[in-house]
Amino acid sequence: MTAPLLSLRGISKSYGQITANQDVDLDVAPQSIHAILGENGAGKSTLMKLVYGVEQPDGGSVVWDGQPLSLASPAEARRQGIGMVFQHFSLFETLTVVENIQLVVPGRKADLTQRIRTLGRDFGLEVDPLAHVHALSVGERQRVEIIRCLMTNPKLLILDEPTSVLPPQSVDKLFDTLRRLRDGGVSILFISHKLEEIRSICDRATILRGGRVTGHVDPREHDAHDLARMMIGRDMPEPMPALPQSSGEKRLEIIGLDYRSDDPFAMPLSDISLTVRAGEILGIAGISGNGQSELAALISGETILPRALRDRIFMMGQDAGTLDAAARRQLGFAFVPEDRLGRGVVPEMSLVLNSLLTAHSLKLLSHGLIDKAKATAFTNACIGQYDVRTPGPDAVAGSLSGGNLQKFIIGREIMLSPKLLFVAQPTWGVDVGAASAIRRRLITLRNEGMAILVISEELEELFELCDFIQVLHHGRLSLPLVTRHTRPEEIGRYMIGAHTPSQTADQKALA
Ligand SMILES: Nc1ncnc2c1ncn2[C@@H]1O[C@H](COP(=O)(O)OP(=O)(O)OP(=O)(O)O)[C@@H](O)[C@H]1O
Repeated sequence: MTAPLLSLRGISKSYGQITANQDVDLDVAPQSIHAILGENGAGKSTLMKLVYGVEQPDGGSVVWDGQPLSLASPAEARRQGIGMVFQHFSLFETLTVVENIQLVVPGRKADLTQRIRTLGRDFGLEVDPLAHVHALSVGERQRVEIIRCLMTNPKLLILDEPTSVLPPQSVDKLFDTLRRLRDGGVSILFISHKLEEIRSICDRATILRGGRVTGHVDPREHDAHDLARMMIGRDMPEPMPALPQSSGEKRLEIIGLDYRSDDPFAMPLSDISLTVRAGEILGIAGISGNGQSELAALISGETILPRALRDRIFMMGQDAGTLDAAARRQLGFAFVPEDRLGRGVVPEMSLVLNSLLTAHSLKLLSHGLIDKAKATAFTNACIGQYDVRTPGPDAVAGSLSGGNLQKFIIGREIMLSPKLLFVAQPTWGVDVGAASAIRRRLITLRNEGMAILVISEELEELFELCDFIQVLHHGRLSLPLVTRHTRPEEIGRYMIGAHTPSQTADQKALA
């Protein structure tokens, strides 16, 4: 066997009482695509941060290209030939592609422009070096991030859940790029929760559970069920069947809404109409950046419509567009935002206090004071029912892994028993076991009569969950499509704007 490019031996890292990585061994071969698999909180991100010099291990050793290595910072990692693309991009929207790259890579603008074009051609990463970042799609922004990494000539590229932001068409293109990079001599460490993707692109996989390595396998020799079992230590539950429902009352109705915010980079919304009834799940598909966050803000009450735009948004039969978020919640509305740390919780506060943010209406306050016992009981129930892995209700929200925080927020909102639940990206960053539990829960609630609106970029998820799907593209919403009569490719065409509105059949009326 050829000598590994990167070798970790006995790596450990703790945060206070929490052991994020324990005694981890990992060998990454030259020219390989190596997956890191594991449940939420298994320690994947921590391990990558150690390899990229963001954090330092408490114990263990690292050998890089045959030499012992200890990294004090990401800048040092980059100098050694280790690059990382994070899930959340770090580009300046008002600058051009080449200006963004110039912030990190030294060189004259004309030379860098030429290099960007050459790299683009060689690796299938085409992007206009002179375009402004705000005008680029998410896929193009990701290409800019990858190009920026490649310009430092890395031997190892770390990608943290790179496909979670991409539409299906762009995933294939990214994989093509990754294969070319591997064939060109770069090794890739690839974090993903999508087992089929891992099987299609990775040569090796290391599985973590509870901070420890539970196996090194060739993912092509195992099916997705096998991999899931290794990750979560048990079999995956079957999907929940959606029972046929007679159409219930309208809980959310948006009628012909046009809206343009003051923000010059926001997507203007045109002629948005949708209806969500009791006992129904409506999904909104689309590539992010097509108006999802603007629409979500209008529904949640973060953006309040001016009085001139009355009678456009109705909740539980009442004109709600001019109401603030708290007044909408009083009507029986609950909301799980996409931005977990920014809007879902206050990261510095404990889970108990974060429960109070939205669940105070469940009599968790008495005479203006927090009823600590009740608030703690509520938080404990949420932790137990939604399998939130945390030392306890007093842990600060920011210390939870991404997926565990998502489980906590979804649990908190569902426990309010709303009449209308709006969830943006329900299983973003959530591992397969927990994602299937969340989906089963949403379908049970629908069967019990809740009206649910879901925004998701994951087509598979929308197909599993939704009765109807509408596609948001460039601020316009397609008419509703009946999920069981629709093929994913059809939705994919709407997502990239290849369907004109006149081709849209109002299937919901026919259903
Ligand atoms: N800065 C921190 N302070 C305290 N605990 C932390 C910190 N960072 C991570 N942890 C804990 O370490 C454990 C591993 O977290 P990590 O983010 O590495 O998991 P992960 O496998 O990447 O999870 P996910 O798939 O949910 O992103 C978790 O229990 C998490 O709560």
